[in-house]
Amino acid sequence: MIVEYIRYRVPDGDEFEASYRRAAAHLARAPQCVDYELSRCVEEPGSYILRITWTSAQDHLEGFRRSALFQDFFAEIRPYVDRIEEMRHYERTPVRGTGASIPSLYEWAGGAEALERLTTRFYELVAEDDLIGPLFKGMDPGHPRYVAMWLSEVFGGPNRYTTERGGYPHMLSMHLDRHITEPMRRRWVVLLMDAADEIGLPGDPEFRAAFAGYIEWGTRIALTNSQPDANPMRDAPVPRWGWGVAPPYQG
Ligand code: HEM
Repeated sequence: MIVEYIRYRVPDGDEFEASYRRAAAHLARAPQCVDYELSRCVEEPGSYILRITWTSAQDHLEGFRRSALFQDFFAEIRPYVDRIEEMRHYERTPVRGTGASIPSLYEWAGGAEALERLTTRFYELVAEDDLIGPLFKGMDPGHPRYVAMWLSEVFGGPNRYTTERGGYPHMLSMHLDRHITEPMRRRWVVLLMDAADEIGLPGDPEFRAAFAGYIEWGTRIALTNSQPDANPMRDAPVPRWGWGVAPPYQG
C-alpha cells in the first residue's frame, strides 16, 4: 500500500468541498483505492490535505489514472489543479498504531480475573457434557488458566500466553489430530456462551458481537486444524481481536 498526499490552498472552501464530494463518488468505485480522507486546516481554512491510500503506486498511476473513472474524477477537480502545493506518494513506516481512546476487549471484559472466571466455569460445564467432556478427560489442571491467558492476549491484554506458554505453536499442537466434529464445535461455543452469561461477562451488544465473532472464527480454525489431513500454518503470532465495526457505546 502507498499513501498519496495532495495539499491544496483554495480561495473558496465550500465550493472546493462540494467538488470533492462529487469527485469522491468516482474514487469510491476505484478498485485501486483503499480509502481516502479530505481534511481542512483549522488555523488556515483555505488549506486542505487529501490523503488517498492506494493498493500500490503502480496501481494508482497505471491503473486508476488510465481508467474511465479517473476522467470523471478529474473533471470535477480540474479547476483546482493549479491550487496544488504538494502531490506525492509516501511509503508507510512501521511507526503506527492506535491510542487508548477505545478500551480493549480485554479491559471491557474485566481483565484477566474475569476471563479466568469465564474459563473456570466453562470447563466445569465441559466436564459434565456427554459430547465434548470426553475430549478433555486427560486435560492439564491448569488448562482453564492457560485458555484464559490465551483469550487475554487475543483481546488486547498482556502477551503472557506467548511469553510463558509457547504461543501459537503450542496452542496449535494441542488441537492437532483431535478430530473435532461440527457438533462438538457447536457445543463448545454454546457452553462458552452459557458460561459467559453465568459469570456476568458484559452483555452489551457491541462486546458480545466482537466476543462471539472471535469465538466463531477460533473454533472453526480449531476444527479445521484438528482433522487428520490438516496442514495448518506451524508458526504465527497470537491473533489480536478488536471491536470490528461496532466500537463500545460509551454514553
Ligand atoms: C476459540 C476457540 C478455541 C480456543 C481459543 C482454544 C484454545 C486452546 C488453548 C490455548 C489450548 C492449549 C492450552 C495450553 O496451553 O495447554 C487448547 C487446548 C485444547 N483444546 Fe482448544 N481452543 C478453542 C477451540 C476448541 C474446540 C472447539 C475444541 C473441541 C471441541 C477444543 C479442544 C481442545 C482440547 C481437547 C485441548 C487440549 C486440552 C488438554 O488436554 O490440556 N478447543 N485450546
